[in-house]
Amino acid sequence: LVFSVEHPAAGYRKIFDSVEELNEAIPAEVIGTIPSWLGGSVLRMGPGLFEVGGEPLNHLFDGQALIHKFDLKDGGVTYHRRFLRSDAYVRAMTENRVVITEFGTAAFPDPCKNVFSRFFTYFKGIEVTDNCSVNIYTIGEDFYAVTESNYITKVDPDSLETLKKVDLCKYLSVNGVTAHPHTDTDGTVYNIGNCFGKNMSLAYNIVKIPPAQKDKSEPLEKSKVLVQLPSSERLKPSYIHSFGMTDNYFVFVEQPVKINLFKFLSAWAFTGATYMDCFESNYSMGTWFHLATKDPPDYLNSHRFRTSAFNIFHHINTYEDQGFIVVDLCTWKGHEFVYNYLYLANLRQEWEEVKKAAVNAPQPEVRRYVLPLDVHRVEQGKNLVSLSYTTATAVLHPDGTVWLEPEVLFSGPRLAFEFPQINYSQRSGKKYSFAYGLGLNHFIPDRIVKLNVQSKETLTWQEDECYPSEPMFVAKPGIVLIDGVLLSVVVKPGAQRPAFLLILDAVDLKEIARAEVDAIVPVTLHGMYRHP
Ligand SMILES: CCC[C@@H](CCO)COc1cccc([C@H](O)CCN)c1
Ligand SMILES: [Fe+2]
Repeated sequence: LVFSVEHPAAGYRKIFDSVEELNEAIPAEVIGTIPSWLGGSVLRMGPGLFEVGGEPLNHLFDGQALIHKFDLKDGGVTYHRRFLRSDAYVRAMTENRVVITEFGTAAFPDPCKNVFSRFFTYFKGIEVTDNCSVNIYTIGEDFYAVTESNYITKVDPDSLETLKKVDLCKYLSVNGVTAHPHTDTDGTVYNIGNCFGKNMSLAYNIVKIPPAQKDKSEPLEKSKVLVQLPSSERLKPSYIHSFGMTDNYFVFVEQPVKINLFKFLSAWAFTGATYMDCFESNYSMGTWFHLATKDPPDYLNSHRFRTSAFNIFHHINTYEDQGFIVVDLCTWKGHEFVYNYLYLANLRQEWEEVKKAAVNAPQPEVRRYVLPLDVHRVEQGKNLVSLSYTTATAVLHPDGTVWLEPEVLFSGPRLAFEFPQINYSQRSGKKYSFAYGLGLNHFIPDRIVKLNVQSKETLTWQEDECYPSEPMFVAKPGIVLIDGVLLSVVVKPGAQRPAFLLILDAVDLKEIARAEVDAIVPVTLHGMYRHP
């Protein structure tokens, strides 16, 4: 039984309000005791400015990037935040208008330009956004704030200063990469991105960036495309948000939400076009799973896995077991783009309206898919999955495709288990038991959930009028790799100190401590924990 709370006061609207940056870190009031082994920094990215020049930014992913940092030291906590000095932000502040087109907001025409120069500006091609508001991760020893375009922004993880705008096109043939890379224990970074580029080889490129170099040279200089996966529809590649990686394989789930390249590559020829205008649903393909080997990097083009249509943003974890690949996903059933429901005007509505809008949206479901590695010398029409612990199936069809049916790990009416996290350093790519997620209630974040992916048991942390962020798992150091803690930035609008860093015991989701700050913290999307 899954119950959900009501939010009649619509306190969640506060996490979509603009805030000011801080000039220096502010102290937090600690309630409870911060574990002595927990020292380091929580770094998170999110939108922090939701209007420019009196004009609103329309979409959740348009807000100007704000970097947040909670420093934990000797049982005390401080909070700091600075706006990223992206070109998008700096030029918006300078010209007091939206200069760079964002995900769902078109640049405001330059009033100083006449109709001809404006017209030719459009033919100069869009200036891709560098509003890196989505995640922050390391490449070598450097920290980068990222979105999903070809621009990533190097930042100073202590001062939160913006250091350098980096164009990945200088190093890799990609139009962008996801904000969800995989990182090997040796620091090698793997990612995947659309490639509309050269000779119209419209595909998806899996890229590899080596770890920090002994000679201190730039790791990006040694990055390369490992393997190219074909697009199911030549001129319409799918939107990619994340991918799976095991010890020996990459898994790419190709969703029926497509980028219309005719629009995207020419889109800016008509005024007011945004990235959101370039998406369209494919109503016939369903969802395809692609497999590639890691070493040697090779696309397995005879492994043609198919299933019904769903949106996929976040892979939870992927692992190999007895000749099968187990793929755990946060899915949204159907082919309508879920991002259509993430416009700020939607998210800021009164609670009854928020609930009404979510009724027609794709429905969330945590699902386990199992891919058989041997699809050749097998019998047609028979379930190929022989793992004892899952009801997921895979059946070879006469046309050579393998039809997949999932095992549902969690499902609740308009109750998503999203922004999934695991004990990444110990369990990524390996058989595991626990996933931690942010509970979305009609798209509003209102609880933290621990899901046992073997038993399907859940534990929940929830508090009245509280709106948490993605929970971040931090392993407790020690011989016995027992669990650790979950960290989440929680907004409690009515409270005297309206935001706090929540520290939960990852075993039983009991509160260990909270560090309250006298500031509202706008919604954050993803982040990382930086060990001292
Ligand atoms: C037409 C879509 C293009 C792709 C990049 C091409 O590989 C997505 O581009 C953006 C642009 C702006 C903000 C974002 C956000 O990252 C989304 C939500 N995470 C994505
Ligand atoms: Fe994400």
